[in-house]
Amino acid sequence: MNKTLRIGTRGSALAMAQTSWVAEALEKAGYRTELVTVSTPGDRSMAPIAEIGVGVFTSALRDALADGEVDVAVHSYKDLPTAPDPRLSLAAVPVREDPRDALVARDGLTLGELPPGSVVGTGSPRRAGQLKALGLGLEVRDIRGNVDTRMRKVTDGELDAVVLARAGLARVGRLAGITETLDPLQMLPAPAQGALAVECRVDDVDTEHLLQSVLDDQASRVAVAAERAMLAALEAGCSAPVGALAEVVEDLDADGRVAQRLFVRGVVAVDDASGRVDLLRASVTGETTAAEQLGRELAAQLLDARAALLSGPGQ
Ligand SMILES: NCc1[nH]cc(CCC(=O)O)c1CC(=O)O
Repeated sequence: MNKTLRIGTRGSALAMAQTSWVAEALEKAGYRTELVTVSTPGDRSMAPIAEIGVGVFTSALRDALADGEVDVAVHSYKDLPTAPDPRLSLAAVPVREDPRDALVARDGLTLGELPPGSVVGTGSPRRAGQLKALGLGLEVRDIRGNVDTRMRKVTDGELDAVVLARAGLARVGRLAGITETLDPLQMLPAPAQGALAVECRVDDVDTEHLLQSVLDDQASRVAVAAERAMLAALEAGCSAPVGALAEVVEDLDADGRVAQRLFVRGVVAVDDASGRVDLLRASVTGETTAAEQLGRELAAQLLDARAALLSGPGQ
């Protein structure tokens, strides 16, 4: 194929970095590429995500792809709604960046070193819920904005710390600002955090095949499939208080032999009326070929746990 691939992207620094990375991989494999910037309502509004809705970052880009304005779209996977878009094919999930969250705090502090009453910025109910549940007496403040805007609130002294995706910081060259990479035991990342979704039109099989052969990473695809299936079964979107992490691990199979298996953990934060947060946790391990089923099993466990919590004896 010798035509130039037009790759659609949002215009933010993070989106440009992600899309350039995809374009470079395609160029290295011998394809010509061109970046096309698509402005989305999510870029133009500073309102909370919970108000402007899921899909704000991705639907304009998807429309440009479906309408033939571009041939490829690159998204942060975690920003995609869980419902599939029948016009499009998820041609590739490239090798995932480190999915963990990161703390950027004043004076090089870690989470445990922040004194009670410290103000931590995040716009994510998932991060807010897990931060409150740590019981460190942290005050969580709702913020939005790009990576640099958020980090500046710490340098300027407006906030004591912010929590951001480590992957986003890595992609825009800001890893040096991190004061602690958060252990998933304390802070489970968003489903699909650190992964990209590379889409083409569903009927464009040539592009689909080339994207898949150059960019797709099977382990990343499988892990993300489990996490997103959990999210979908919980009927929760990207701003839900839901964390998940799937990892390929060595485990024993049914015959007691060492085999590669998929270990999936999930968390749901449940606010009670008094402002306290309960965290519901569950995990499953199973075949890497049954990723989506594992995600749904995990969701079922979490839904049972939530039902038990909500119907349990009141205090
Ligand atoms: N919701 C915004 C968003 N979408 C993707 C990333 C980071 C990159 C990634 O997770 O792949 C971010 C910023 C953040 O969560 O700090």
